[in-house]
Amino acid sequence: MNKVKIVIAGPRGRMGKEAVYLTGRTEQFELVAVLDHKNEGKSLNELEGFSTYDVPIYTDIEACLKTEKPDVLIDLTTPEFGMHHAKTALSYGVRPVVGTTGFTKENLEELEELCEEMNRGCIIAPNFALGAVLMMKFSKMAARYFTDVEIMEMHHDQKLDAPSGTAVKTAELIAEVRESKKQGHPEEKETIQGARGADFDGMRIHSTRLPGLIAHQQVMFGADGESLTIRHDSYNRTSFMSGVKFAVEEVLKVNVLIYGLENIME
Ligand SMILES: NC(=O)C1=CN([C@@H]2O[C@H](COP(=O)(O)OP(=O)(O)OC[C@H]3O[C@@H](n4cnc5c(N)ncnc54)[C@H](O)[C@@H]3O)[C@@H](O)[C@H]2O)C=CC1
Ligand SMILES: O=C(O)C1=N[C@H](C(=O)O)C[C@H](O)C1
Repeated sequence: MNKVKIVIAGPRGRMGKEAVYLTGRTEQFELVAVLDHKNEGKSLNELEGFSTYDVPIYTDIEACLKTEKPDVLIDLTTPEFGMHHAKTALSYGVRPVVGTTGFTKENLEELEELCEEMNRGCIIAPNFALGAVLMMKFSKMAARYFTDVEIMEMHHDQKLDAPSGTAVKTAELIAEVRESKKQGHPEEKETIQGARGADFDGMRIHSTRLPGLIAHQQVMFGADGESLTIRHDSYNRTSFMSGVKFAVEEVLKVNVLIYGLENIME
């Protein structure tokens, strides 16, 4: 069996660490190197929590890809570096699996073109948790019948981007089927700026950041005399790993950009 050779960018992060452990327990995966912004020249097993991972740490992505020739790059860093990593990987014929959130529409278009040019796949998944993907799908289904909806996402207070990638993706999926509409009273006014949340095509997105939370979202639909709430909770970061594994397996089979696991989940 040919193992899938993997490089992980952001190995010391909350998600990156879990992804390293995923490669350790998955027989068909082989972690060949990691990409960090420090610790150049060290081995990962010199860092706390990684004693069984004897793989080199690179700070230069080009050197890493040239030397290690991986099949897949998993990126779990920041939007700025995630974009740079995904573009560089594709230019070397390496398939990116990106969990990093905060990408713009222009970023996605650029990656789509690069995939076509290089004839390589790339998967960008705003949320790898199976339940979160279902929550998004169910919300899109419900939006056909309920046009008034508010998205409430709740995350730990170390999160950099707001709204979350999941909330943005949920709003995009809902907007595909919901007739464009500005919700609330036409003359409503915020007496404190931001009180009504972010406006996405007339629907509102609210972001909460608190210590103790991991990743949670509820999508609330309202109509005359009833409401429907669809909610998902991630209580730990292992919840994302079956989706990371699935994305690594799937990215090897495609030569286009896939934005969201809902596009490849049966
Ligand atoms: N798609 C999904 O299911 C999920 C996505 N995320 C996203 O993943 C990203 C990472 O999240 P966390 O692990 O919570 O953040 P974190 O802050 O714990 O980890 C980010 C890591 O990236 C590293 N890093 C920054 N610049 C780098 C560079 N140039 N090269 C290599 N490493 C670099 C940092 O040192 C840090 O260790 C965020 O964008 C977050 O929104 C988080 C959870 C689930
Ligand atoms: O930063 C996080 O933690 C998460 N980020 C992703 C997002 O922005 O949606 C996925 C999940 O919600 C956890």
